[in-house]
Amino acid sequence: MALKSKQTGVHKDAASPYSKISAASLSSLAASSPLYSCRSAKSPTITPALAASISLSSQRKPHTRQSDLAMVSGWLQAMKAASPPRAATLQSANFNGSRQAVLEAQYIDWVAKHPSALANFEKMMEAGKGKQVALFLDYDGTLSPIVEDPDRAYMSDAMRAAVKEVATHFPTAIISGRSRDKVYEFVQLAELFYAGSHGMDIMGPAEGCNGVKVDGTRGMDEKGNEIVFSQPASEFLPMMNEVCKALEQRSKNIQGAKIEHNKFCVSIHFRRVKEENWRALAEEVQKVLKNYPKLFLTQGRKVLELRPSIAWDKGKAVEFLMKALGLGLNGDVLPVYIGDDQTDEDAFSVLNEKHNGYSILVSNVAKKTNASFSLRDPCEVMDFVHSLVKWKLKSSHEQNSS
Ligand SMILES: O=P(O)(O)OC[C@H]1O[C@H](O[C@H]2O[C@H](CO)[C@@H](O)[C@H](O)[C@H]2O)[C@H](O)[C@@H](O)[C@@H]1O
Repeated sequence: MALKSKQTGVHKDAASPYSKISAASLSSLAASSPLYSCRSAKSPTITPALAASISLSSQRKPHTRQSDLAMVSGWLQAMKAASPPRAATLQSANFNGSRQAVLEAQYIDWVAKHPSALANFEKMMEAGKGKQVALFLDYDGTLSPIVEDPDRAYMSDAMRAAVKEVATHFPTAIISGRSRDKVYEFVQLAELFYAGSHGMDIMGPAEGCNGVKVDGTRGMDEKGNEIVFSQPASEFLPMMNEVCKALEQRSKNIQGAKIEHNKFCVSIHFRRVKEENWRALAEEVQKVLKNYPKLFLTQGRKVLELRPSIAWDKGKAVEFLMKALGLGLNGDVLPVYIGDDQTDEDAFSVLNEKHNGYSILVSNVAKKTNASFSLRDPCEVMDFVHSLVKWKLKSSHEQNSS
């Protein structure tokens, strides 16, 4: 199914109402910041093939160089595993027919274990009766299709309208790896909560969504609106600026490489780099990372990301927001999280393990995931969002007439 609406450009002047926090608010934030345990850089998963290549190369190279090579190989393998072919590639005439058939067969098996949230919608929402539904949405690959240029990952007007409408019925938040300002430029809906930098930059209206009173650290934005916020990695900002510059410098001769400053994390994009140059780019990333032991690396869809080693992720952001919104205190909430990326897995686990919620992975290929349900692509996400609105209107109508 194709999105029918016309795509909307980014309005550069559409400043987020939450784009700056006052100095007073920031100092109160620093005082209330949760404390973090440092995590060491993630080791690559060692597969038999990788182990063999390590043992071969260890006969020739000094130990340090060899383990550096293995680490870079691990990153690239994990990045490839997290980067399934895009819908457009799968449908293209050039895509190998037998590979397409294998992927489709794997997908059918996988969907039996992670059933479609659309096909099972009515059954799923039985659990929502009498509960407050809260909706958490990832951005890239969930609300907007994956595209070559990260600066042009626009969401359609139809998707924006769907999200706007659902937010009038349920507390709704966008949780993205992007900087909060950037994701706000794309979404442009002031009534939502936004968690940028993989949840390390949370802000939303103090009056909450849908009349829900919000608890948490309060401050004022530059327009004088009352807001609640959390920036658990604020002390890392100067370091992230430095890292971004170092990465830009080191990658400038690798064609197609793009560095994206996401405020409390930095993305290194591989999508437009020729595959034969991926290792060279990853090695440059490794050289930078070595100078910053307080950072660690994660992999996404043709992207590596450097972020602070603090005990904070999209799962923690969901918990912060639920607490801030006073949700789930008596088990009277049904949280729903929809995302497509590796970093969404932390949020899926929190919903599954702590809140009896619905975790939904957006994927058109079989993928290892903690999510219980699935949707194929952003078009299906939009259909699901519409179904939530219809379900709410129908249940309110039934309540009123009983
Ligand atoms: O948490 P998300 O909202 O899903 O953000 C994750 C990363 O998304 C973006 O990159 C991805 O989408 C791009 C646009 O479609 C695509 O070109 C890129 O290859 C993908 O990795 C964003 O640019 C990153 O900064 C986010 O961390």
